[in-house]
Amino acid sequence: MEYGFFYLVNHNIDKEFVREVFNHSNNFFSLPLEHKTNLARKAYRGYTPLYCEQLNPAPDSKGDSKESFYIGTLEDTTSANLNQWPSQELLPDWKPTMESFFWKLLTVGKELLSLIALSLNLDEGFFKKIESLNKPEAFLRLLRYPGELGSSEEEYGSSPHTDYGMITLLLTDGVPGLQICKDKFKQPQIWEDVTHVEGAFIVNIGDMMERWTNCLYRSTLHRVMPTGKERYSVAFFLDPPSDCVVECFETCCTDSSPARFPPIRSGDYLNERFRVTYGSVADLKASVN
Ligand SMILES: O=C(O)CCC(=O)C(=O)O
Ligand SMILES: [Fe+2]
Repeated sequence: MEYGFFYLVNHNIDKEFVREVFNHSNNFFSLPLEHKTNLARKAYRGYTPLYCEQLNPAPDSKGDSKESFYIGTLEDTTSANLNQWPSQELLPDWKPTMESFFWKLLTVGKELLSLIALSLNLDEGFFKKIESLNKPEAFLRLLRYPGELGSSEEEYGSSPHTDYGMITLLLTDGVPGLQICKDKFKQPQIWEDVTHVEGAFIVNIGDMMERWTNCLYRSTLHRVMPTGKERYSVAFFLDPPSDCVVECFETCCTDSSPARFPPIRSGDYLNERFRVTYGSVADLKASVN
């Protein structure tokens, strides 16, 4: 309620397996650029090169100093087929490892949502009942922040943003850089480091959960600052399916604290956020050569 960020331990995902995922991520980003751009982002899946995304679009500023690889949900075949994968010859075992990681994260995410429902005095199957877990928009994203510092002081690894969906599960390699701002409306903004806890997921609340809970649970502004050290992270975004209508829970509204948000179709909200994030930097700079 205070931070919108917390640690998750005892999640049952094996340390060795996580190490393997990070090694695979490293192998992918170490490929020559042309191999990576062969998988350039389409339908929000695939590779996004350095500076081609900006989470907090500001006019005339360079994009974020990171490269990433997005894997969309595997739960339904039509969506799963939109994914792009490096070939087995290029990166043996890469695809099955990421797929297996996706399923593990989805299980953890769903379990965590039942705990969140209980914490709100709702029954544990609540998020399933409101159709938010019926083929959710789940995305696994590999991230690499380069170690070299850019020329501009304004440069961010990830510019300040909130996540869009229900919850995000994040693992990092322990290199610092992630910061949160507890009160997004206060000026000047105060940024606090998020400490690495070995083996724990960093979980954060997204905008949809903030809307459902009428701001009881907060979607907190966060960013990644460059530190001069290369940094890897993996984020799993669990978002409602696009036709799910997100509306403040009655149990989170009172006469003195009425609903602050009108109902919204999740897909409309997510599309707009994606459009702004990618639209501000010329889209296929991704076709860099
Ligand atoms: O890399 C990180 O630690 C955070 C990434 C992040 O906030 C995001 O991709 O939404
Ligand atoms: Fe984020």
